[in-house]
Amino acid sequence: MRGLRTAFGEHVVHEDLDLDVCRGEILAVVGGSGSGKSVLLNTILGLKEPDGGAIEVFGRDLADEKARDELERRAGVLFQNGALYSTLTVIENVEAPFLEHVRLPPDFVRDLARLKIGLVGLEASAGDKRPADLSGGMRKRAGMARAIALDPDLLFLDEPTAGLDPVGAASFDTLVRDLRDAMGLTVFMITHDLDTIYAICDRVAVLADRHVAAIGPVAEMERSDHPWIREFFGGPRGRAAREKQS
Ligand SMILES: Nc1ncnc2c1ncn2[C@@H]1O[C@H](COP(=O)(O)OP(=O)(O)OP(=O)(O)O)[C@@H](O)[C@H]1O
Repeated sequence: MRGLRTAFGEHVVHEDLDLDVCRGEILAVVGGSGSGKSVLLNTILGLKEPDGGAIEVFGRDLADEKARDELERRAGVLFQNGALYSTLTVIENVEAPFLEHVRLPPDFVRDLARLKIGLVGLEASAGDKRPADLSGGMRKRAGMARAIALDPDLLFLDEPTAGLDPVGAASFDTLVRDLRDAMGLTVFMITHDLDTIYAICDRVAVLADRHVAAIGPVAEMERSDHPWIREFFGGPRGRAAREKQS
């Protein structure tokens, strides 16, 4: 992203925002409430038009329709609530991207969907259940199976551990890292979760003052003198997360 500007009428959310995401990394995007994390994600995904600047993905400018099509094909998204179709079973949810984007025989699609359900650590029997019949953690995994259905290069995660208990959150972190390693994913993750940041993120981008106020490994954030960054990483939760990892 270069010089990105987004606004709602007079209200400017991002101004002169530059951000690079490196291939293969897990990048955490953090920032206070209202700092524009969701608007940034929605802008990258094409759900909101930028008001200025440029976003390039896979070497193409997203202003180009072909680039948007390519992003849709090569990126998976896990929204905060999982965004699963409630009337479909889990396996039907995982099959949905195949039906939308590729033409393959139904039996083959089913086999691929089963494979993805296994990859995210769900029992095969979960495939026949509807989202409402799963626990929160299982629903996130089902959403993840759908997000990786088409073997994406880029994975967007919106608060993946929100609403999970600490054990469930830690095992979801491990899943994200294992999938990144196994599938060579690049992960763009909005999160507030300091445990996740310390456990699996390669770099952190801090949204503040309408732009990326700092970006780098978590150790660099600990040395920052930006007030919000100091409070976030230097507070009791930050210290506890750091101690857990050491
Ligand atoms: N559809 C909209 N219309 C008008 N303003 C909006 C709209 N969506 C977001 N905003 C504003 O844009 C700013 C950034 O919102 P955003 O949801 O991206 O913040 P966030 O960093 O994701 O916050 P949180 O951590 O609380 O989810 C906020 O001031 C919000 O009020």
